[in-house]
Amino acid sequence: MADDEGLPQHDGHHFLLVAVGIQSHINPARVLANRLARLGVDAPVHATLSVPVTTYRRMFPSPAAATMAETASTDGVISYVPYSDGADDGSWPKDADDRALRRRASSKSLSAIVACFAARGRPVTCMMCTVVSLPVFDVARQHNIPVAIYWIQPVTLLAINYHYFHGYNELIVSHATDPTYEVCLPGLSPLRIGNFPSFLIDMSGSERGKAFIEVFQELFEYMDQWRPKVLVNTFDELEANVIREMKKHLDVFTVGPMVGSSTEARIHLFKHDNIDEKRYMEWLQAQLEKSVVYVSFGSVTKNSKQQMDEIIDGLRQCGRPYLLVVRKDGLEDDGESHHSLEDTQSQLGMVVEWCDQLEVLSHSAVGCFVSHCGWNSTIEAVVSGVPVIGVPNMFDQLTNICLIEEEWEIGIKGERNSHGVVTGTELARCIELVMGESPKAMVIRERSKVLKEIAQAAANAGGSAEKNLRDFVKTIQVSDTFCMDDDGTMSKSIKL
Ligand SMILES: O=c1ccn([C@@H]2O[C@H](COP(=O)(O)OP(=O)(O)O[C@H]3O[C@H](CO)[C@@H](O)[C@H](O)[C@H]3O)[C@@H](O)[C@H]2O)c(=O)[nH]1
Repeated sequence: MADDEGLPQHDGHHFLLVAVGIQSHINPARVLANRLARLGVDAPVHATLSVPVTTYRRMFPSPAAATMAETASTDGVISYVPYSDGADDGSWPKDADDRALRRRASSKSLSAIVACFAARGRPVTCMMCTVVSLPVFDVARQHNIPVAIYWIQPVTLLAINYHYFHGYNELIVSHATDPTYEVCLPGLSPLRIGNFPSFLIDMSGSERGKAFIEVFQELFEYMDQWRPKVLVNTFDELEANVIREMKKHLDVFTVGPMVGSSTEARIHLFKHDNIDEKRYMEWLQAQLEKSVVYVSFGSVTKNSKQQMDEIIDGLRQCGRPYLLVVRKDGLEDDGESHHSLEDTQSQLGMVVEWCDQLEVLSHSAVGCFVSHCGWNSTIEAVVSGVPVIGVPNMFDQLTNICLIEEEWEIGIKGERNSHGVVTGTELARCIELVMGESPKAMVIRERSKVLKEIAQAAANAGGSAEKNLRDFVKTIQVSDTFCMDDDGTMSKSIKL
């Protein structure tokens, strides 16, 4: 780091939170860092968010960003510092060798950051990472710093993964091709194989699938050996049984919902004129209460052109106003859907490349959310009390839809046909079912309202999110031992 600008200025707790450089990790990480920094326990709490260099440049796209790549910055509450994975081009590792290279490069970079903080008398007292970061584990061991895992998916997913690596993998793998086979895991309702996170049942032998398994295996081995605290972006009433069960195995702190507030400035890695002009908010303002269908598939999913055409057809069949997000990189084959988006805009709907989703979901005009069921989108829908029509694709989304439909009854699943497509007719059926006046629609809307109130109580000052976060911070004790940093200086070490 080039200078002291943006670095925490006092003694006390100092959390270095390392986030994967994608949208779905950045916002919950930033909200957590903010809450830590504002916590006010017995000693000052500082939080630094570290992201890959490429992400840092997208977060702060000023001409100075390139020169800031070696410098910490601050927004007045938390600090930001970029780290390098050696490639610095935003690409995913190609293979195992590439992964190993990047792990070493990231470790070196993060280690230098930790050493720099220590040398300036602001030692990092706890390293954290979103879900899993092997370099964080390496650096924490090297510097004798405790680690906490920030699990940004439901605790149900933590449980499934935990049990997979603790005795259940053979059972799951041996039925991986039978989507209807039900597996009973401790603390969970019976779960069909088809609702397991995709990489656990991926039998294709793909490089990516293997990489996920390897990384998660190392995560759970690390957890068994080092017993890191685990912060989860959920709240007790959402997943009571699973939380109770997982507390038997891990030191779990439920610190959710971590969605910030609808008026708080959020970091958007996807930029579009709309996001600054907020024309879609003006458009929403002109719509009737709970009349709009909001459609968005997060920051990763790509839809086929055929799927996007079906979605647009379904929306038109309903004849209800809609706000549709189609990211620039959100269509497969780099193509446009048959219905040009221009044409679509002249109809009932508005199409944008990106929006401030939390602000949209919080608007009273929104009546339902057609979603891929990523966890951030799901918990944002819960907090906003908006019913969900789930069109899951992969990862935890396949499990999240189960929670939405079967456990919480705040939405329904849009079924795919034999070609894996959710047809326009099916989408229209789901929208009518959720937005209409049937007894089922009433239950879904009422449940959404009730969960919203519970979620807001958890998020409010003095609620369970704040209380559990404070309990977590209190478990970190400053010890009198010292350790040697990379540069030979001595710094205080911290014990959990
Ligand atoms: O126009 C948009 C579209 C999305 N978002 C935000 O982008 C985030 C998207 O996150 P999420 O809903 O979790 O979806 P993904 O981006 O697909 O997230 C990946 O990471 C998540 C966390 O691990 C997993 O739950 C998902 O399955 C995985 O696909 C949310 O905060 C949205 O509010 C916007 O602000 N504007």
